[in-house]
Amino acid sequence: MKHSSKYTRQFFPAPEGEFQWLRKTYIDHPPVWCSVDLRDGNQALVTPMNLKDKLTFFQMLVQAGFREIEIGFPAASETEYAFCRTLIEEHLIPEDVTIQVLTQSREHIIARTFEAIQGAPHAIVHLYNSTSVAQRTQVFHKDKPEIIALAVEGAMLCREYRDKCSSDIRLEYSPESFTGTEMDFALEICNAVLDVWQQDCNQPVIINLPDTVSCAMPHVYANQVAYLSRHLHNRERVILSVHPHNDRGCAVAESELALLAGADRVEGTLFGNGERTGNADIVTIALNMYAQGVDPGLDFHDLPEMTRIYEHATGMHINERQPYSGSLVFAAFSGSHQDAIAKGMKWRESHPDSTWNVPYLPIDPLDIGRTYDGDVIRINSQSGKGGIGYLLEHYYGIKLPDGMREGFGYHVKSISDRAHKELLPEEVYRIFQDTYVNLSSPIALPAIHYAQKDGIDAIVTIQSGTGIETVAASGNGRLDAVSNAVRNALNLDYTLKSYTEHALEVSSKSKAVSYVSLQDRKGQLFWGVGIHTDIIVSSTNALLSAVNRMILKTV
Ligand SMILES: CC(=O)SCCNC(=O)CCNC(=O)[C@H](O)C(C)(C)COP(=O)(O)OP(=O)(O)OC[C@H]1O[C@@H](n2cnc3c(N)ncnc32)[C@H](O)[C@@H]1OP(=O)(O)O
Ligand SMILES: CC(C)C(=O)C(=O)O
Repeated sequence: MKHSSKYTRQFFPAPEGEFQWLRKTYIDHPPVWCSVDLRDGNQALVTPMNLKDKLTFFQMLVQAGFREIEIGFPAASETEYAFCRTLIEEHLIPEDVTIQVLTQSREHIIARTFEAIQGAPHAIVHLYNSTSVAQRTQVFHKDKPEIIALAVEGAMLCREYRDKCSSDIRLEYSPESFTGTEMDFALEICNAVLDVWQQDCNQPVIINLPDTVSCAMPHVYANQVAYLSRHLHNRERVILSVHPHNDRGCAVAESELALLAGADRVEGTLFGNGERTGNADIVTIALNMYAQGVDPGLDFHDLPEMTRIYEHATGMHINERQPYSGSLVFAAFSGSHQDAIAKGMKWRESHPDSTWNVPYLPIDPLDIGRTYDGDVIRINSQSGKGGIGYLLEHYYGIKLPDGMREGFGYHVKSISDRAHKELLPEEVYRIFQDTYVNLSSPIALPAIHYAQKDGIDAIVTIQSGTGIETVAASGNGRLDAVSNAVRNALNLDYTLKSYTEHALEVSSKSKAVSYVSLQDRKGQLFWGVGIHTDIIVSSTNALLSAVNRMILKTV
């Protein structure tokens, strides 16, 4: 790629740059949302949706709370037309939902569009024509007055057809490729259309400002919106809508800044599907608001199900990193993130009334149908003791003593590193079992008998590679007595450093889990774990595991 004079900045900043709106730091109320999934999203698919998929998608949008839905371009194809007719004839449009249809400024297309919406309780007819310098000169070969005439002719036709309709029809105009248009001209053409539509009708008109192909930074777009907002005729009777595309990866930012700058309405799609790099992702914009305590008026409580329907209907794949909806967006593989999340979750348990502020999780995954199981803490070679300990506790009720966590953490990491793969919770548990639990090799204790005198006497049968022997020893408790017997018989040099235990609920059977650490002469610690329904057996199993690990010199 060679830098050259082939490219330059081709946008038209608003002539006035007041930027008052930039003082605002958040959006305090939701806009009118309009989903254009079934039109802009659909027209960008390799295979546009069929009737059945469109119907399922429409119902999903209604359930999510969309009250304005651009259902297609009815003049484009039989499927588009049939979809519109099916919705109307089968009474599938709820009373409070308005369908929207797109048309070019060409009479036969406008006529077919109005024919398609006959009988709809409410509809928005959306007229567009291109206004940019590039389109005027290269595509339409028309000068500015001719482009205005095209818009006005279309506007007049739409008005005539609307007046003949018994349904409740509102009108929308888009100066397509708005951001490639000189701002004074964009304003002039919008006002020309408004003059036609506002003449003898008090109904609000939608002026939609598409960033058809994004070509500048988001604040430039927002200020263009602010400029038009200040100068449109009868602004109080205009619903100012935005429709950013994502060519520069800024469609969400453009929508948000445009809302600060005075826009009332956002056209976008679920997950940002749409032409080329897509439209503005409404899920992200809405959940960004939600995360700041503002009700977006849309409900994404089962986002995984929505992603499933979306992927099936569109044949598209939602990127793992897609905000809120991607499969990995709540996942923490790295140790310090996991540690902070695990501690944050614990903190939250003891502060249930606090607002959500868990490190690394912008919203509670549960709110949108995600789970803590599998979605949040995941284990690979980047993980740490905090996350690995959290996972064992969360899934298996194993509360590793602090001193044991680090060693086990490094052990799990290294296995993942060598295998070069993620480890699932059951794999981590298996490693835990294989490494620490009820180890009976090279030494086993097939029988232990106790007798109580001043302290405790233990008679221990010890099985090793060299045979079986029975030894007796006393101690100040059962574990101590068994430990003394084993240490003397095997001529080991260690001190019993720690012993802890807790109950372990495994299905309906309660078991005890015991953790023992032994310290050898050099100060090295060896951990062992015992799990058994009998707490004494659990503790001696833990001791035996630690002894075996010491003999094998595994930490
Ligand atoms: C930015 C956007 O997303 S805009 C929406 C784009 N969506 C779509 O195009 C999907 C649906 N479109 C279609 O199915 C077809 O294009 C149809 C049915 C609308 C029209 O089909 P056709 O007439 O066969 O073809 P086509 O779209 O190529 O027509 C191009 C002609 O329309 C003109 N035209 C394009 N847009 C408009 C418009 N908004 N208003 C008036 N004329 C227009 C072009 O200048 C060109 O004119 P020419 O014949 O004098 O050269
Ligand atoms: C028709 C308009 C609104 C459009 O889709 C665009 O410009 O992206």
